[in-house]
Amino acid sequence: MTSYYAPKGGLPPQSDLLSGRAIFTPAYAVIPRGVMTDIVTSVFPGWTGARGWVLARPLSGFAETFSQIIMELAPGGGADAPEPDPEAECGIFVVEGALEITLDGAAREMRPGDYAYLPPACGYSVRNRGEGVSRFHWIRKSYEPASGLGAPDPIFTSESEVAPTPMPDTAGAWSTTRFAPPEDLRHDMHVTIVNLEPGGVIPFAETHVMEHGLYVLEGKGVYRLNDDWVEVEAGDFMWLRAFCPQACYAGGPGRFRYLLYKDVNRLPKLRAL
Ligand SMILES: NC(=O)N[C@H](N)C(=O)O
Repeated sequence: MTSYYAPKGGLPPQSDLLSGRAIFTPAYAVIPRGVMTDIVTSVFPGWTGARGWVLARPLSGFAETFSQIIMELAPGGGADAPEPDPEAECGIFVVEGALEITLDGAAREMRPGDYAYLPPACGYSVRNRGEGVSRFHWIRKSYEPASGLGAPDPIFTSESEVAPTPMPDTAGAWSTTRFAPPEDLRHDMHVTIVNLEPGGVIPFAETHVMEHGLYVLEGKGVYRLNDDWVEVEAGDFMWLRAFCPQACYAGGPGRFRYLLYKDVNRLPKLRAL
């Protein structure tokens, strides 16, 4: 069974300066795993037996695209109508326990490593039917329709079902697990897993208009974020604003892997909303 770090909550020990690694700048934020405690959870209307760590949300009203939340469901917890926004699409990636997603009357049991894409207004529900706690990433974006194209179909898949795409000239040391077909232009967001084998690097400072949410699923790495090199490990979250230069290298004995959100495939708006 795949295993990822997921926050467990609790209160911070008085003896430990766990928040020392937290960073917030105009270009990026780092939320280390140690600060995802009981103090910073939210409880959302319409959910039962549930709480969430909000890791990212649009800040300035129009310049940012997405929200990312780690949801935690007690046994029996969930929501019959999780999404209040009729324009919101979402990606759900399970990191711990079991999660049942019901869509069009069909219930699917999801396990760690499983991913679902749910288009706007599709009317899905979520429930933890397991005996232990369930934890999953809930990544939401306001869907931007493209002329002549409908909204994407739902996707239910798993990282074990998708062969990673290697980057050229890396001998597979850097690869990407793609949950949605890149050629399907109905999609305006991609959720992928970036895989770096020990010694793998992103050797140049990628700088682009797309935003990112990065949640480290496994391992350790050193990430270049704008002007800084930051050590990160499993359970840490990074929020990168548009244009934030970024590079990294795997820094531990094992693989360094992260869940990546990216907005894609749409012409930029020429006026502020
Ligand atoms: N930071 C990243 O992993 N970025 C990706 N290579 C990407 O933007 O596709």
